[in-house]
Amino acid sequence: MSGSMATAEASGSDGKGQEVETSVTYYRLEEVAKRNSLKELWLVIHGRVYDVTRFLNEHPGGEEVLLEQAGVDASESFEDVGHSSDAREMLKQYYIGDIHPSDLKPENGSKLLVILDFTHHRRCSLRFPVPLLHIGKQILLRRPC
Ligand code: HEM
Repeated sequence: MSGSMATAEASGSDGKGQEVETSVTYYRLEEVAKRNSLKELWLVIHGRVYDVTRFLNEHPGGEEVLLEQAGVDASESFEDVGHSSDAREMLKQYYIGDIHPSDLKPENGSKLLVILDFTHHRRCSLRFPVPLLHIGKQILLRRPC
């Protein structure tokens, strides 16, 4: 096994109250990055690795968009499209493992930054119409009735 791959054992419940052993394969980002062609195409969505090679021809959005995200983190583009719950359900078929914890980027942290950024923009856009309102008022007042 190459040094960039690892497996970990985890126990979970099978829904019937029985403990089952499940094993997770961890991939490093550099390992995923190598699978970036039509021959072998992996991508990452929310810390999970998907082998979408056999899905390329079937993707309703076309193979071009998948090729653009080949070997990289496609979480943002996947969400931007607003994929249906059916599409999310389909992901399971292509799941092969998780991104190694040391390669994970803090998704919640980036969400917080987006919120902070949004508040910043809102404050700016609220400041903008005030002079406009003032000019409008001046024009209205100047017009003889
Ligand atoms: C394994 C990963 C993916 C699966 C299972 C998947 C599945 C689907 C499905 C089922 C649809 C039909 C519409 C829907 O049900 O939402 C779709 C449409 C689409 N997908 Fe994906 N997709 C994946 C990854 C991506 C990625 C990474 C992109 C990158 C941009 C993408 C872009 C699109 C686009 C542009 C459409 C067309 C949307 C439209 O026509 O309105 N998909 N995908």
